Amino acid sequence: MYAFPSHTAASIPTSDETQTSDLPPLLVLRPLSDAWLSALNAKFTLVSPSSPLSSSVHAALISGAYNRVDPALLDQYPSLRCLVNTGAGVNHINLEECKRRGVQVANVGETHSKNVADYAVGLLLDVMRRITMSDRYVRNGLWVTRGNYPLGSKREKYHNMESIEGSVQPVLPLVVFITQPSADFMAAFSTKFHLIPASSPFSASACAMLEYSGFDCVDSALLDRYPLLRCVVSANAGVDNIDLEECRKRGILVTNAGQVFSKDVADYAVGLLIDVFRKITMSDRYVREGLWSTLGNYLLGSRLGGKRVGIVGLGSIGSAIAKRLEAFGCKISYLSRKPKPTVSYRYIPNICDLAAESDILVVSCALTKETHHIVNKQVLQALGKEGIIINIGRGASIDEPELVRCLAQGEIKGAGLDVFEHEPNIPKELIELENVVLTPHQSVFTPEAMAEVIQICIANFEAFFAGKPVITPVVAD
Ligand SMILES: O=CC(=O)O
Repeated sequence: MYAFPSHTAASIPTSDETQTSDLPPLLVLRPLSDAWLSALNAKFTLVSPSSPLSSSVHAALISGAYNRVDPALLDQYPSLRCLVNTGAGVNHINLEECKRRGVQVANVGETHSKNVADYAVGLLLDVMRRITMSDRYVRNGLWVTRGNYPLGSKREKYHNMESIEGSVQPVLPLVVFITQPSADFMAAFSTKFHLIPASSPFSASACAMLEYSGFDCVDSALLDRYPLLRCVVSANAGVDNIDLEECRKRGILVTNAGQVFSKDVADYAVGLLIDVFRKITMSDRYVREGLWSTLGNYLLGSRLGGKRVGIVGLGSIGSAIAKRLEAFGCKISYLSRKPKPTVSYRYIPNICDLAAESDILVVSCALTKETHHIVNKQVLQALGKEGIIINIGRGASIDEPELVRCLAQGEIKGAGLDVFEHEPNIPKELIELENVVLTPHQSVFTPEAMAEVIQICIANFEAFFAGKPVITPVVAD
């Protein structure tokens, strides 16, 4: 633990000037923050290196950031018998020399271990899932101009549609799509189905549709154009873009990606959460802007262990998030339609109560009429000034203008957002805020999940065309 630079100017005001205390003297070789000063002043008479007393003091507080303990330093303080290091690492201390001179050395033991482990997991997720990189992508306005962040298969386009359409066997079942799938999708489908765009003259005779993007609006107007349609296979987990009731009325089966994305989305949610909590992306900016050397260490983030996490929606994603955060020592509560008898987490049926009982609120519910703006002004106020919100579900589950206002006015502390109300457009005020990490709806994007979702979609179409039960049906409530 290092002192903040802002505290260092006046930071070795020691109490040795008063000379009246019975408290044992402690040599302070490092600048101290106010918190350190008040804790130490209560127990010791603090002695500065410039004090005449310093050469007769037996104990000293040192820090790897400021003090190299070598023979020269030990010669300066010949009475020293004990050195207490403010960090865990003692690579700056010549332990052999201390031993030879009878100077005991102590460090902070395992005090930092969990925090460092949390941070390491945060960094790992950040790098593996490119959280900080994609926050830059969003802040630079590239989501709007270039589309999805280039994470792999989903962004690639199939450039040779015409030749595929021409070369595929006519006997293959016809599947229409609105948004063109990735090259991987096209390649995997090409031997099994005849994939055609909505603009194809044959599209009206398709009885199956691939809904690839998650944003194609499958409503009655669109369905009217495909009178023979009996099956819509979505490559997404969320199907808020599909009018399920209308599909039910028309006898159209709907399938989604099932639980293919759940673990990757849960990893991402934890990555975002640690990122915001431990300020990883913010401090990456700090380092890149050259501020570390001019302004000193960055502001502290908070410890994750013991924090209360409220999960809105304990489906397969929410459950996977809860399981991961349990391992960090978080206390989990949740809101869902009904309590889940299989989990021991606390069920809080009212969202304002859940927010009031949480340090971090994670939104992982499906977007429905009931969950539209489920996180509103009252909920954000209940979460409070120290509260953090993470959203990996759908943007419209949060009242976005209200969220922006609360963040800007310090009514909540921070947010990690992978989804937005009007993607890819993000309010300018949000982009300008420091206390947020913004990524372009990519929590599902891993090459592994992309490969699995292709197989799920194929299996659903095969089952449908064979007249068998589909694999991952979506049922309207
Ligand atoms: O957001 C992604 C999905 O619903 O699959």
